[in-house]
Amino acid sequence: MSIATATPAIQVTGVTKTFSRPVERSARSRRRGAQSATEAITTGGDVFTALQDIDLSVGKGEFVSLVGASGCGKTTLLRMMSGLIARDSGEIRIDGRLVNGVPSKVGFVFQEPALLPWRSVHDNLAFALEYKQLPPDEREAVIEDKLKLTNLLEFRNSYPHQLSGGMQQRAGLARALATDPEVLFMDEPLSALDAFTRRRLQQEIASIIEASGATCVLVTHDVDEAVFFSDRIVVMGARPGRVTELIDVPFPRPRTQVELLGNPEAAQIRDRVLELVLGLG
Ligand SMILES: Nc1ncnc2c1ncn2[C@@H]1O[C@H](COP(=O)(O)OP(=O)(O)OP(=O)(O)O)[C@@H](O)[C@H]1O
Repeated sequence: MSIATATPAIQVTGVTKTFSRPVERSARSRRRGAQSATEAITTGGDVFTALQDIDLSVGKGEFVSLVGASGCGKTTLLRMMSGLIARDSGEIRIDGRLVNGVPSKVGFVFQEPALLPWRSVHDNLAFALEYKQLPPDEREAVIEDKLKLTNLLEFRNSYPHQLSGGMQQRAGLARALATDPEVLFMDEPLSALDAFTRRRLQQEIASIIEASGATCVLVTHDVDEAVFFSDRIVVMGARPGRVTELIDVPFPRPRTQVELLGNPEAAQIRDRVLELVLGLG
């Protein structure tokens, strides 16, 4: 069955999101005479549209990256898709089901891996699995599998502070994968790492995700990273936040950094995305 006829993993239809700006940041509210941030918000304050009329369909197993200038609404869109925050209007479905709250089959990887510092790597994964109430041997098998996948088996008893930044991020990924998510939401997961670690982890993560078969949505500021990972790049514009262009990345996954380096088509895609993000296209 083709992606066009199958139920999409994620379907976003006509989604809009507004926020209230605190009065301190709003000259208009000051002119209106609002006395405090609370007053501005409760009275409507200065309402601005963060995202307007977003339509987006993500196929099962597809890897999509959201890129765009700072403040164009990438994180807001990812958070709405994953049910972390509510939309004002429109519809979001994951595997055909309306999203109202975080669905059970999704996983998250954020810029900060947010591991529990008082728990070992093993116990952080065990914590993520607690709600599943698996029999102990099954739970241990899942943990071992995910630690193996992320090359952390020998660090199973280490605590987060004993790991490098890259290892912490791998532990965060292992924890996200422990519940076998059908959709993985990643918000700048590698942006806090140095360039070399980031490259190495990109390669590792690409293979891990390929093996998991999960649908992925990634927010990134790194256009090369978007080209490396994605089947499609969603370029977003600001004021109001919207989708400006969808760009296909036609190379089979998983890819290697080396094969993309000298590839003129990859360079063309990267340049097109950059032009759009910088407002030159
Ligand atoms: N809870 C909130 N309350 C008020 N405004 C918000 C809130 N969350 C986001 N915003 C605003 O919505 C807009 C979009 O924010 P968002 O974080 O989604 O953008 P982004 O594209 O992810 O930015 P960046 O690339 O800098 O992380 C910004 O103007 C931001 O200030």
